[in-house]
Amino acid sequence: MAKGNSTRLTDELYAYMLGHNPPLDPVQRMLVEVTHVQLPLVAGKQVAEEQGALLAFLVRLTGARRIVEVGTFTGLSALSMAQALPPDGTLLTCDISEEWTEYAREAWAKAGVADRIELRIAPALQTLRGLPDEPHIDMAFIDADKDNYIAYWDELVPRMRPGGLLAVDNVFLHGGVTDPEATGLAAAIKEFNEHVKADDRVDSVMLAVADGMTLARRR
Ligand SMILES: C[S@@+](CC[C@H](N)C(=O)[O-])C[C@H]1O[C@@H](n2cnc3c(N)ncnc32)[C@H](O)[C@@H]1O
Repeated sequence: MAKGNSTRLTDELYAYMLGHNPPLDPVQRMLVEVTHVQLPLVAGKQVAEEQGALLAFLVRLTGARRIVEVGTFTGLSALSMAQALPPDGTLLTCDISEEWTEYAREAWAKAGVADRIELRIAPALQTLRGLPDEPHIDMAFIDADKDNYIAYWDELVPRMRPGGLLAVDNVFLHGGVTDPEATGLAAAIKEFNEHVKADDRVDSVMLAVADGMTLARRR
């Protein structure tokens, strides 16, 4: 049973919600379709449509100009954020897959935002550790290998500007986080969620968006 005044998200209500959000633009739509057709076994990695809209909204809300993303896949979240950046804004996105990110590169070029996006193909931890140490990031999105979430968080938080926003995907791990005997990725996300809750460098809120999203603001 849903608690806390929440309403169960039926298929009908989900469609209604999407119908009241900004629609996918033609390149975003193409990217969703291509991902499902070309990569059906892993298409579920892509952010949900409402998450793309939310991320774009947050970029505009915060006026972010320097964004770092961990986990590119076929590029929908990066595309959504880059389109919301001001013309002088930049987004650095990290992945290890040449194959999956090739779709991203094509979509970014079609959407005319390729010049705002830098894709680094390398383990994200290596990329993050190579960034300047001083606080210079306005917004970060973590959406990659779950067992490294704490390491990504601890590389990113000190580099966030005061007031900078961190968004983290899959903090419910498909419900696995409520399992007292959780192992593997669910245990890793449980540990990450405790880490964030105890982190006095940020204010944070965990939200029931898609597979759970945490938003945090650097103090
Ligand atoms: C959930 S997907 C990202 C989805 C993406 N945000 C989107 O909107 O479609 C996770 C991505 O993390 C990447 N990844 C996994 N391990 C990684 C690592 N050690 N460093 C960088 N990227 C990694 C995977 O290749 C995959 O593309």
